[in-house]
Amino acid sequence: METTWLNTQDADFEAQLAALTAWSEERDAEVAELVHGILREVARRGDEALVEYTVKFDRRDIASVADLVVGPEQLQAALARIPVEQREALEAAAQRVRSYHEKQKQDSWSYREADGTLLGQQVTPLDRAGIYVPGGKAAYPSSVLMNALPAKVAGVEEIIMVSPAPGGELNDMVLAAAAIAGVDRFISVGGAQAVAALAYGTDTVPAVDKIVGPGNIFVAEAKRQVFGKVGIDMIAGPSEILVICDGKTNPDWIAMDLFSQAEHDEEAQAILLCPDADYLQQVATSMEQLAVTLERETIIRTSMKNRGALIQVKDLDEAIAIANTIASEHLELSIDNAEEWARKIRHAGAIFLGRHTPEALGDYCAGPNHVLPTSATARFSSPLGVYDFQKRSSLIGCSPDGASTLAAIASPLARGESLTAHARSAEYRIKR
Ligand SMILES: NC(=O)c1ccc[n+]([C@@H]2O[C@H](COP(=O)([O-])OP(=O)(O)OC[C@H]3O[C@@H](n4cnc5c(N)ncnc54)[C@H](O)[C@@H]3O)[C@@H](O)[C@H]2O)c1
Ligand SMILES: N[C@H](CO)Cc1c[nH]c[nH+]1
Ligand SMILES: [Zn+2]
Repeated sequence: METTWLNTQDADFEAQLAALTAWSEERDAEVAELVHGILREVARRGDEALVEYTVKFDRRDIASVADLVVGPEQLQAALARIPVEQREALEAAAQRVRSYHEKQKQDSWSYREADGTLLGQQVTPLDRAGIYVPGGKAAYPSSVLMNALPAKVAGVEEIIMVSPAPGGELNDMVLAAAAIAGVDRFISVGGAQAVAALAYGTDTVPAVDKIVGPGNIFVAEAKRQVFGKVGIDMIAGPSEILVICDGKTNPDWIAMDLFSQAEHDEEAQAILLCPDADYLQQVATSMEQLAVTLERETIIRTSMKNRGALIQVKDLDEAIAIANTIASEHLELSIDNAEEWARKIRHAGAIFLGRHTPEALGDYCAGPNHVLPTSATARFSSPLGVYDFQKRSSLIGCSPDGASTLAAIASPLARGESLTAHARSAEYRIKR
């Protein structure tokens, strides 16, 4: 299988690694311009532009925007129609995801100082959240659960879901997952045009307060560009996996773990770091043998060729240092004492501990969220969580004595800033 082979002992290793993990600036600029045009048109022409782009990019044969609205009865019908095995799996996954996220819920808090002043933080959910569920190259019922359930746990009043239906085919499991998760409205649109509709609002798609969820580069760029008009969770673009293996895991397992993310997208990234050259060769052999057994062989071969790599490292410490530089969306530690090694990881969206924890289990049902920061943004972003759907307001309630004490501090500070109204406003409260 064609992929990049690197060795940290190569003189130009750092430059090669940087080239492998960077996005092409030219491609970035092209995508940014295209997306900017789509956003502008949807902001200006609303539903009309939404329909035009959906016909163009999703090969939909639709007469009006009404054809894109999927009603609650359709969600319930899909839930009733899917095989019982799928329904039970969705419900089991939903249960696990919900209970994991319950632990993230933040409550309001306050305390009273000795002079009676009250200070605190009031936590409130968003009024309306827009969730993007990808659907171009694969359908993602699991992403419905991962997006919607934390919003539900947070107490968001209204959840608007968008997801494309290429060729007009609605996926029953996606609809069923939306029913299970309690999505309020579903409009089957995708790409930058769907993000624009959620950000600016159209006659059919209500404007939301925040847009969350993963997607391809067009979706990720659109979210970046509408940030400020609405909130966004993070940049969750094409999937990534970085595996650190000591050479003692069955090579077939590692090959398939790499493929599990490579099969998402030609732009996905799968990288293996290992100190054992023979083992890297064994994984390469497994990859060749296993790829031909997979439906998405072509996507896998393309992503392994363009963005994949097998890298020989000096030792596990060096592998950890590289992992912290790459800051991958998913990091598998297929090594002994994984929990101990994990303490050295500073940047990763999710860390999978030990040989028996393939990333795929996290994608569906372990409990933690699978919407994770990509493109090294794990340096400053976190997994999607309940906290993304909660806001905080500060609470300050001064007693007469407390106001007097604080005003004595505020007054000289305000005068130091030459903000006399501030100073006098505070001084009125000083007890004489
Ligand atoms: N980071 C995460 O948490 C996470 C989770 C699940 C999936 N993913 C990633 O989400 C992505 C899903 O991508 P997808 O393509 O399957 O679905 P998608 O829904 O993200 O994108 C499909 C949409 O892209 C638009 N589009 C496609 N080609 C276009 C073009 N040339 N110009 C303008 N718009 C275009 C179309 O409007 C289409 O509806 C994958 O990269 C997958 O790896 C990430
Ligand atoms: N691995 C994806 C996140 O990068 C999530 C997913 C959904 N279904 C399968 N995988
Ligand atoms: Zn996946």
